[in-house]
Amino acid sequence: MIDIDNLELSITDPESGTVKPVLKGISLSIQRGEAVGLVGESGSGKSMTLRCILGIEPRNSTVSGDIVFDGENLRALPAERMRRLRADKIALISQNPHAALNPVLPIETYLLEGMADAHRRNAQATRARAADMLEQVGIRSVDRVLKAFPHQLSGGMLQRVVIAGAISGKPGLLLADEPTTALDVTTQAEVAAILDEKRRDLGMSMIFVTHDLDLAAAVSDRLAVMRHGEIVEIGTPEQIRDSPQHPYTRMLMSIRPTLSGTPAGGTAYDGGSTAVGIPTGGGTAVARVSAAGNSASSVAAETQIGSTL
Ligand SMILES: Nc1ncnc2c1ncn2[C@@H]1O[C@H](COP(=O)(O)OP(=O)(O)OP(=O)(O)O)[C@@H](O)[C@H]1O
Repeated sequence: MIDIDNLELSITDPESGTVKPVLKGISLSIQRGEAVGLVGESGSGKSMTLRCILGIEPRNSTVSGDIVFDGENLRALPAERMRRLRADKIALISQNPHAALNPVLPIETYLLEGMADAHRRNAQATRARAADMLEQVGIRSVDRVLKAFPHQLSGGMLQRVVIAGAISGKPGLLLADEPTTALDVTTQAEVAAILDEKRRDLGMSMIFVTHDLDLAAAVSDRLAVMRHGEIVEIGTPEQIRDSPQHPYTRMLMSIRPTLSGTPAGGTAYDGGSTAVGIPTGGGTAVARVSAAGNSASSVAAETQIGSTL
């Protein structure tokens, strides 16, 4: 589905001329329908990796390496073809849903515009589809949300809207850049669960960028640990939990917070003690999150609508 091969990126400071290496030989292959969590500290290059996939690196950067998506080398595509891929095949969900939404346009317009671009459906069919997509992300008061302006909805509700828009065209690849970071903890779990569920339903691949190892583990088939522009370790959540190979991964595991607020320590990987945890063996955390999301998401969504509209 997507093969990233030896991706390097450096940024030149326009004033000093100093060249800063940001990505140092990133290689990562993601299968169709597979989710990979990209985890690591701030500044390790997670977002920049996504920007390279989207072809929106900073202007003063130099990039090398290949990114092959569905047989096309994205690094060699004309701008217009990249624009079409971004509209149809590769969707981005970022930390701040406001960035995706026009503050002076109602949600309905946002969803209709995106879908018209993706499918060229007729207006009535597209509107029905927009309503259906909102229902699928746990929104019940669809008519009210469609008419609402972004400032009238909570962050969690807006992120659901953005997810609905992102998946409406059934893109092959979802890029989720800290999609829950700006949300409160309960909403984080619900939004992550919705994303996970929809991705599986639609068979999409996903790269899920986060600082949160537990969250990444809950929604990913594999985790790629990044540090200083490199992937230092790749493995399943179980491999990362049970036998982290790289010292940095071991450190990340040891400082995971537990429910009590203290670090988990080197061995106390109690996935069951957190809202979203690394699978502990029998049942997976994803199942727990999905269950929580399904039961709570609609209720929470209604509460959010009730308090904001
Ligand atoms: N426009 C830019 N110009 C110069 N340097 C940049 C620019 N954008 C990012 N960087 C640098 O590139 C490096 C990687 O940044 P990136 O945003 O990919 O990190 P990240 O792992 O996503 O971190 P975070 O979790 O904080 O978002 C950082 O050192 C950052 O300062």
